[in-house]
Amino acid sequence: MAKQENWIAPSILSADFAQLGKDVKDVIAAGADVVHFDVMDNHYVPNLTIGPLVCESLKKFMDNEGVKAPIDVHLMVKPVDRIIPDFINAGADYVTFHPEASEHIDRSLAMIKDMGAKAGLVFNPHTSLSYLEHVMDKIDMILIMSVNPGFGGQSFIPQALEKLKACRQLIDASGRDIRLEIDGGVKVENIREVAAAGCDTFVSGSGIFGKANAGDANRYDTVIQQMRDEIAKA
Ligand SMILES: O=C(CO)[C@@H](O)[C@H](O)COP(=O)(O)O
Ligand SMILES: [Fe+2]
Repeated sequence: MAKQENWIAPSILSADFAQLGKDVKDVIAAGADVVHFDVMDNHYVPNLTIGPLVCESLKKFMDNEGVKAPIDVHLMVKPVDRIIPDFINAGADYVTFHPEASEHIDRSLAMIKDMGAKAGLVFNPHTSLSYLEHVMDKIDMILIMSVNPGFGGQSFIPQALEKLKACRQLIDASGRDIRLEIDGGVKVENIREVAAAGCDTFVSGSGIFGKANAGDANRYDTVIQQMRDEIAKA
């Protein structure tokens, strides 16, 4: 299966939560493709962020303002099953979770798919790709963490590149449309090598929101174009 269209996915963890709707509207208007929505529970990861109520509000705001972009919910939550339906009812288009956070991975994937959303697994730097072995036919996305989950603004862990290459091979061999996403420390400076390793969905929080002043849509425009130029060189 050929690599899918490249998607830039700003992580709203680095947005200004006091003006989340505006930041999302600006960053999508500036050329981003998907909203990466990080959910942390102060249990699976040592940080606490936002839940389904915020997802629902954001989705309503986006619909009212004509902002068309999928919401990609990255669940860093354990246990995961209880909260999955709430996010899909709140408008999530993609739901990804960490296999260590589910007692029954196949069941969690089925819950997501049965409710009509796209499903994916997330791999921490230490997590083996062997979790993919019996579920390749059930997933729509693989998310490779290039930092340990829990915080924005961390440095990219280069070993993630080897994992991306291995996943690209698995996806190509499967013949299925599976997105390959990277998350953590992605910036203009390193996005080219990430693309060369086979990635097609690029999460960036501090690399986009941190670089631009919140509310200055032109700066989002600049950094997203620079990222696309680098990806094109891969
Ligand atoms: O899931 C996470 C962190 O756990 C990410 O989505 C980060 O929010 C990405 O932020 P940057 O590393 O790009 O600043
Ligand atoms: Fe994330």
